[in-house]
Amino acid sequence: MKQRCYIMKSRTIALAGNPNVGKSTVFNSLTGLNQHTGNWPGKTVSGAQGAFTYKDTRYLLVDLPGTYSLAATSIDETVARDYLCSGEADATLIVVDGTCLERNLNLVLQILSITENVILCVNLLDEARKKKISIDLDQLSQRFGIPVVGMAARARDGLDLLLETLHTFEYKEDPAVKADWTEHLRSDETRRGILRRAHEICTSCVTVEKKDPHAFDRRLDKIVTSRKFGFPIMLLLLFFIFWLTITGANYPSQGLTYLFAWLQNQLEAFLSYIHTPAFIEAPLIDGIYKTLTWVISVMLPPMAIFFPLFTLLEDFGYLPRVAFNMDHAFKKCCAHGKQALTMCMGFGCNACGVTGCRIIESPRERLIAILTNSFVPCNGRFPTLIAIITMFFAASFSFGSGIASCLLLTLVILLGITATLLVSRLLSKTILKGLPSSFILELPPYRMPKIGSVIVRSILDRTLFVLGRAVIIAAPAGLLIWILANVNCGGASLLAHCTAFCEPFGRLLGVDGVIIMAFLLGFPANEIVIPIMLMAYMAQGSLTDYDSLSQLHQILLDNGWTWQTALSTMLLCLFHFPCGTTCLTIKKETGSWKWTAAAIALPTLTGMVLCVLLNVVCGVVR
Ligand SMILES: Nc1nc2c(ncn2[C@@H]2O[C@H](COP(=O)(O)OP(=O)(O)OP(=O)(O)O)[C@@H](O)[C@H]2O)c(=O)[nH]1
Ligand SMILES: [Mg+2]
Repeated sequence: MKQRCYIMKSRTIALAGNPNVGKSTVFNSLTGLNQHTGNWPGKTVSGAQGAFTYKDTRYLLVDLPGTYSLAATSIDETVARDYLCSGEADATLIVVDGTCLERNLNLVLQILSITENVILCVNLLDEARKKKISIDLDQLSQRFGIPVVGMAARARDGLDLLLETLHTFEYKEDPAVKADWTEHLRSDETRRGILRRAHEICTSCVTVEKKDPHAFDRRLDKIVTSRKFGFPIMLLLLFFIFWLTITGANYPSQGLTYLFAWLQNQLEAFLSYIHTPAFIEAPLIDGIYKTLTWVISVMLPPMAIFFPLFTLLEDFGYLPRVAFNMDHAFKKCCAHGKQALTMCMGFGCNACGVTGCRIIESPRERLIAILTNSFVPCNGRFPTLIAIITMFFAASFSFGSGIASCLLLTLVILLGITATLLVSRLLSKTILKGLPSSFILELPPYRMPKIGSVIVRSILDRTLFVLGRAVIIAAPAGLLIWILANVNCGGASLLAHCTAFCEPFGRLLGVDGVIIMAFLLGFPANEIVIPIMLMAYMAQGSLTDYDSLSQLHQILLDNGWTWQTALSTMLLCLFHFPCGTTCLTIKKETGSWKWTAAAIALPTLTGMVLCVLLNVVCGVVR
């Protein structure tokens, strides 16, 4: 039998360029993957790989962190530089920003001095058109002697041409470049020569019709980053996001609770219909099912609202403005201004925030940023805070309850930020002494986010990812609690023994043994803290069932919760050891168990001290 044999060619393409020019967006459009994108420089900090096939060739695409120059020094930029110099890629696809071509050409000229295998992708042409900037792509191609493709990657414009260009490109043999070669780029003469050439090329290829195409951004920045309005605008935005999250999450939360209660009845009926023995039904329903459904009904609604809002702000370009406004405060604490950016990333996920610290060049300041990242609550802790606030504070105010709870949540976040600053200062005055280094943070242009794709992306990427993680951990945790509650030893359940063991310590902090145990068991994922608490209380037999948030509130009240318990639990939620994933990331980034232990001890001690203080103050007032 005759057989046809196709041999597929394979090519490795490096995706390089300045930060925030759309490299990851091009990467996603080509590979169909979901590499994180965001409107600020430094979103990608380590190389990501993805593959796709076009015609007879399989391409391996390497999305590199953004870099301004091959002579750069920060960790993320070094990743890009080392890869480009290694000669591993068959070609480099350089993505440049069509709205500020001249500055981007600096890197293009540097890369061209080490390899001929370059394809230039002029991205963001849609924005350039809006700003009345036109670029003669043919002439640009002639001047450099390389193929040039115009693109608007977010709308996938120009993708076909890019694919065809990759296909027809003449790949030549490329030698690796010696490491000391970058010294040559650092010389003043080379730098001046490159700048001159970039300017000269742009003068002949770029036409700008508007006098100042960036006037709108500048005007908006004058307000958003001003001394007078910068902070109030930040606070108002924070407040507004919380208000939408808390008030919006209430109804779907209740709806889900009713739905799951109804489903539980159906499930129980079915299990008894098929004569399931009690020793299987009880752990299945009271252990796994209840914990899982609590996680979903308590966590899903706030996350599905908070994440898209946060991503909208990120894509609009507001996060670097926050870093700009906070720079002064961080400098005062002898920390790095970019720490404000990594702190903002921590609001999404502390593990991402810790990895994001790679954008900070100085090792001392990077370590401070890593050690203090979990002082702001991540998405796993937000729902816990929101649930406690909704149950204890929103429900108690008849008028303006939403406003009061948002104010409280804003205060909690401000407390987290203040603690970040104070602990950073403490560290830089003690074990991590040093002066703050100066830095340049590029304020990206404001970009209108694509609302539809932001919502889909943040729900799929973040909400479902976090929820999935919580659910995977919640099921075994629920089962464990059920077993602890139902296995008796010495006249009391194992759960009662555990909580009794934690009780004295809990009392010292103004909480109880169950709360302490819930935080300990929540180490793999913070999301499950509240469900574990409720599960433990119910297993102890105080209440049999619930079908609304106010009944959950009742469960807590019946177990001795007061306003003080709620406040202390919120403090502990804000300040305690980072979750398992974050701890592993800290170990990976610092390479040291000692610093990982410090990152665990710092927030935990802070939380304990604050809780003891609150306990003492409340005791005196009483
Ligand atoms: N309007 C418009 N926006 C785009 C386009 N391409 C990318 N963006 C947006 O530009 C921002 C930056 O995109 P990324 O793909 O994260 O940029 P990057 O070059 O990977 O950035 P770093 O990883 O920080 O170096 C995101 O908000 C994108 O949605 C485009 O063609 N048009
Ligand atoms: Mg990127």
